[in-house]
Amino acid sequence: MAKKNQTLGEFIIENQADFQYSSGELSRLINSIRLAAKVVNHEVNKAGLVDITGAAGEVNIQGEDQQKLDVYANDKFIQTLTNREIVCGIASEENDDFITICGQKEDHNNKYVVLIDPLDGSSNIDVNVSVGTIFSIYRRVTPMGSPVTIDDFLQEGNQQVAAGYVVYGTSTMLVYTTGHGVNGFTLNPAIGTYYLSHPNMQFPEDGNIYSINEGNYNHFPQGVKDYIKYCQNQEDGRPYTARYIGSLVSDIHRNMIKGGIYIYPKSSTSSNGKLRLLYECNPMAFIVEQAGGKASDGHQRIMDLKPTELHQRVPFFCGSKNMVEKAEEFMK
Ligand SMILES: O=P(O)(O)OC[C@H]1O[C@](O)(COP(=O)(O)O)[C@@H](O)[C@@H]1O
Ligand SMILES: [Mg+2]
Ligand SMILES: [Mg+2]
Repeated sequence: MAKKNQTLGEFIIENQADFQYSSGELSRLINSIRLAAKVVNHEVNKAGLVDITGAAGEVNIQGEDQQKLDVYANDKFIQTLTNREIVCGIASEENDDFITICGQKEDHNNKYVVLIDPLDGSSNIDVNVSVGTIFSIYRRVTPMGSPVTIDDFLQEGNQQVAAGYVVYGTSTMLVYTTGHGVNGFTLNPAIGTYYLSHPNMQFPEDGNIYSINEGNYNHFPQGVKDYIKYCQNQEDGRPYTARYIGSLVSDIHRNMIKGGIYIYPKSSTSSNGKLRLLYECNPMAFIVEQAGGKASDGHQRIMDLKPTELHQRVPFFCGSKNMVEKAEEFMK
């Protein structure tokens, strides 16, 4: 039973038995993400100082200008995971292709692959608004001892063994699930320790917050336009409140605590929306569902979508169960 203020390290050891194939590797993997997040947190807190601000001068496969912190966070997570002999492959928003990690003995005998959005909400880095990191973990499907292939990464979200995010906000929190509920740990920066501050997080079934970039309203499908009008009309406790930070992790974290819905739909200018299925939507969907919320592409459960490409985008409807179901009604 999760004890409030237990440290993350204690929690990981105590809950190791939760993992079907428990051999300590997944615990070590979560521990290394914990470590990398602390290192990145230290840099994020300096955002605004010259050497860590602005674009890095490269464009990633998404066509986005990589920010210096995108590159820094990417390097730190890849380094930390590679050095710990637990992953056989990593895919990242900031890398065109997946990275094969063969291990010091070059035997390709590690079990897990990690998919990561090292820095989420990049447009908010230089304006001192909260940002995040998102991670998704799978057991490989190719045989041990052989190099990973794309098949190890193109798995349906319902096959995830763990997923989580770090939010670098007023405080830094690591929130994750291994399929046994969702727990949130707050970092005490003075001593560098995460404490269980949010045990067994529950997504309220209803809420009165809607999060969508209404600047794109004219390009939205009619169903989304109608749902926005529904959120704004003066009936049954509405209008809802509009809240949009522009960092997926922060918008969903807030809605998970207060109740609400986040929507990034497709539009006439982006036929599949903006968010990436493998390292944004699937991990957030696993967490949200484990907390009692819901996540779909407006029609189908996100975690049942069959991935076809590493960086594919999907429309994303995510949040309080009853609110997502209402929005899906409008999409019919
Ligand atoms: O500025 P827009 O179009 O509303 O997009 C905001 C969305 O894009 C993102 O910044 C995309 O993530 P990255 O910053 O990791 O590329 C989400 O965090 C956020 O929800
Ligand atoms: Mg992102
Ligand atoms: Mg990112």
